[in-house]
Amino acid sequence: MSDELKRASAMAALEEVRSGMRLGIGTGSTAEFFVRALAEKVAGGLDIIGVPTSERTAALARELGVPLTTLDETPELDLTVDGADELDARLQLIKGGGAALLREKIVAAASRRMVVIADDSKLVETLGRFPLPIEVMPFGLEATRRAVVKVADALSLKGEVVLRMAADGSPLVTDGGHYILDAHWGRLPDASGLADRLAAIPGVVEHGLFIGLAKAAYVAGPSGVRQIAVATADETN
Ligand SMILES: O=C[C@H](O)[C@H](O)[C@H](O)COP(=O)(O)O
Repeated sequence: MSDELKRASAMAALEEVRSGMRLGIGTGSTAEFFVRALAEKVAGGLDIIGVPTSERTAALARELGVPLTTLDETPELDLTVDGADELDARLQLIKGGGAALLREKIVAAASRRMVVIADDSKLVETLGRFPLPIEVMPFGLEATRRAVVKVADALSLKGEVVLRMAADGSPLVTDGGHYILDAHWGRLPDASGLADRLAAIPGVVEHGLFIGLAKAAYVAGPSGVRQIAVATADETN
């Protein structure tokens, strides 16, 4: 069921893609359905270029014939389509389950619009059931981990902060050459405040809280795909 839902959400987001667009192309199993469907449209004549958010997505896009560019060549994007590990009704996200959060956030921030694709298992009332990925420098790892724990203590967040390991038993190394700490804190009542505090820690490169970046989400469930949108500031005046 889940693959069908992931595919349905990806197809809904694909409806937003027009020839001439400069795209940010997400990472993960849901984004993979988007890349494959996008490649079929490209084969049918859709004229787009894309910035991949990971080496994994870049390899898949190249294999499928999706034209790629870089943020240096194309620093302003029209639309980024990406998955999420969790999203709430305000479209605050947890991302990084696949260790791609840093490039994903850079690409999303360079995009006029970012939309999320997900099955409805990702939709939560309050973020935090999914452990929060935090990308950190290998240099000073234990000092950084303790600084992260100190922030958690200050916010009364309890739970392990664990170094993510690769299959071979060594620390997982991201595309950017960094490590990932996974914070098992449970419910995060103040995601925005936590994001600010984590960002202030010198050894933290980036964290998986995406606040104010997503403009819409296509969430697929048994009764179909629904779009969740957040009003932009000018729309609320
Ligand atoms: O680091 C990986 C990304 O943040 C993914 O978008 C996220 O983990 C969701 O992946 P999936 O669609 O496979 O659940």
